[in-house]
Amino acid sequence: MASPQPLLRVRGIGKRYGDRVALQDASFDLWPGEVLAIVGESGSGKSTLLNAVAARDKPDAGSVQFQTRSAGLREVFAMSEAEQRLLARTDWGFVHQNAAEGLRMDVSAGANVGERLMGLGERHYGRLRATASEWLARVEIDPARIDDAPRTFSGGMRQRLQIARNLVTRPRLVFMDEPTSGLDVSVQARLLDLLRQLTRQMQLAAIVVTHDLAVARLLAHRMMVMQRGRVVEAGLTDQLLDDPQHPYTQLLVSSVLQP
Ligand SMILES: Nc1ncnc2c1ncn2[C@@H]1O[C@H](COP(=O)(O)OP(=O)(O)OP(=O)(O)O)[C@@H](O)[C@H]1O
Repeated sequence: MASPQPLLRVRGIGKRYGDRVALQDASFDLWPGEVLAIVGESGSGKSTLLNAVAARDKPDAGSVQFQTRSAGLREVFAMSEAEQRLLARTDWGFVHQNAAEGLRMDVSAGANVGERLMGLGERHYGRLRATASEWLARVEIDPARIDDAPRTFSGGMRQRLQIARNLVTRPRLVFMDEPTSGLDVSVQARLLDLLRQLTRQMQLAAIVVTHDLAVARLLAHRMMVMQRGRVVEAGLTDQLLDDPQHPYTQLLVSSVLQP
């Protein structure tokens, strides 16, 4: 049966930095298991929107409501800091473009994965290690590397470890900021495949910021296009890319198609 209420309900959020309007009047719903891509050129407000919705940077206006497991739709900014932190560590995940921001680079890969489970109260060493090992395999890292620090990993491995660290608590919503940028093309393709597989298997809802329409095409059910802080077009990914309506989206799509 379709869920009667969205997982996330965003209404009219906006953000200024001094005189600069970084984000204006953004609204959308995200449904359980749905992947939404936010696309647009550099400076269009994608990260501002993601950080506002993920409660990392409070917007100046608007509302963000999340469907909590225990108390239904709740205004995220009305929660206490402790409640927001718990949400961020359990039911939400955040995958940074730069894996070093989302990992502890000097502790072992196993500890990086186990940490969120410990935050939920798991203390049994054997179970923590077994789960970490399972997750390493799941993100295609050799479990024999469990005691190695991510500092010794390649860029692609670090990003896969960051994903394992986020998903081990089985969150329902993951925010991703340019998760594949800055990696070699072949590494990107493998990572995208993995993300697509995991989001589907785990029925994970995700908001993915990307400047790359191919990433949106591969991962996202729906897309929002941003220009100068505003959402100029939104819709189903295939429809939007095959038949863009807004001149700016038409420009984005045609610039990718040009040789
Ligand atoms: N901390 C800040 N202080 C001042 N201005 C900011 C700050 N963060 C963002 N901005 C401005 O807000 C606007 C939106 O920036 P934002 O980073 O959200 O865009 P973006 O689409 O994510 O770009 P990019 O792809 O380059 O990260 C830009 O004009 C940017 O210069």
